[in-house]
Amino acid sequence: MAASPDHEWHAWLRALPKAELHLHIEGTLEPEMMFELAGRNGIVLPYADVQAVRDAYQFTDLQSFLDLYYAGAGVLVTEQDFYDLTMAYLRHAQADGVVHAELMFDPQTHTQRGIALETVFAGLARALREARDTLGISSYLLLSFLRHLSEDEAFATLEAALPLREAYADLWIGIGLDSSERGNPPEKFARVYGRCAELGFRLVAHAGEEGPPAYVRSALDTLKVARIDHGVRSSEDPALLQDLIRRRVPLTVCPLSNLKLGVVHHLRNHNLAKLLRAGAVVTVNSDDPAYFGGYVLDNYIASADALDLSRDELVTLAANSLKASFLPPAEQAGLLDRLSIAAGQS
Ligand code: HPA
Ligand SMILES: [Zn+2]
Repeated sequence: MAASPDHEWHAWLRALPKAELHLHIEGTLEPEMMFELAGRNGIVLPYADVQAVRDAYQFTDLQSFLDLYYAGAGVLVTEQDFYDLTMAYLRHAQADGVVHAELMFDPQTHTQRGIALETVFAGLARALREARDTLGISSYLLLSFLRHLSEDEAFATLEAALPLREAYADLWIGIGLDSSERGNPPEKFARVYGRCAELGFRLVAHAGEEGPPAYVRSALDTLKVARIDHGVRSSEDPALLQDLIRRRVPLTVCPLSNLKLGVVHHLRNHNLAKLLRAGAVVTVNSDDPAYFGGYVLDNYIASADALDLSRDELVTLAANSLKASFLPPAEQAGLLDRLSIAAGQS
């Protein structure tokens, strides 16, 4: 989109009902909240102030980000901390026109520090349920395994979480796979994903962010995921890309994340528009907005500016996000109706 001086199209874009499908709740921890939670939990941060934290966010690749991201999550201790974190994200998301969010969380990041799984679930769920009533945002949780740890540890996490499934059945509907991609291919988690499929969970996995297209193939065919998180390197394998298009497998693309982590060096070079125009089910998401400098609307706007996306393409991206969600078809249909009305209003 050409930038108009009054940014009238930003308001239009904001008003489009959209879903956010690739969001790590630990990645929404803003430096201000990091200090607030550190203060209330008696934790001393290795930074003088908020600006020093922001200054540290100079990432060269995925791992350089993950090191800070896991350290930052160390301030999350109580149920109230997880509630506050989640509520702050949901307020931001609502302001961006998000009507449904599917949040990933990393239990192992917390249980390894001695935080009870119940504390994590309880804080997240209280905010998500409250937001359903007060903000009109529906949501689901995707419990994500850390791929730099072993499959046995993923199994142990699953077993520890299963007793909580009934209490959180309205929210915890799926499983994800994140953390250091290179050297940790999807097939490392084949058995635990098989078990999760038997248990009826919806499945997603990060693949093709830094890892090769073969990892996307493995996530699809071995893990049998319904969506690929990132997946931008799929375009390096034309047969794979054709398969993704033919099977209508959504890609949850995160443009500002890709820029910050050096997956692309300029948004002008991002393949989001090419993937979309080739017929892939592309969605736009923020990944870890506190670390990557933008929430979901920022990602839409930056992509539209850099890639000259048309209004129709922006509506397609929003529609894709609703269709790629795990919402029941009737709810998707209702939201798609709302989208077509909003799209027609300028
Ligand atoms: O973009 C990501 N990739 C892998 N793991 C992650 N954990 C948080 N964000 C990411
Ligand atoms: Zn991610």
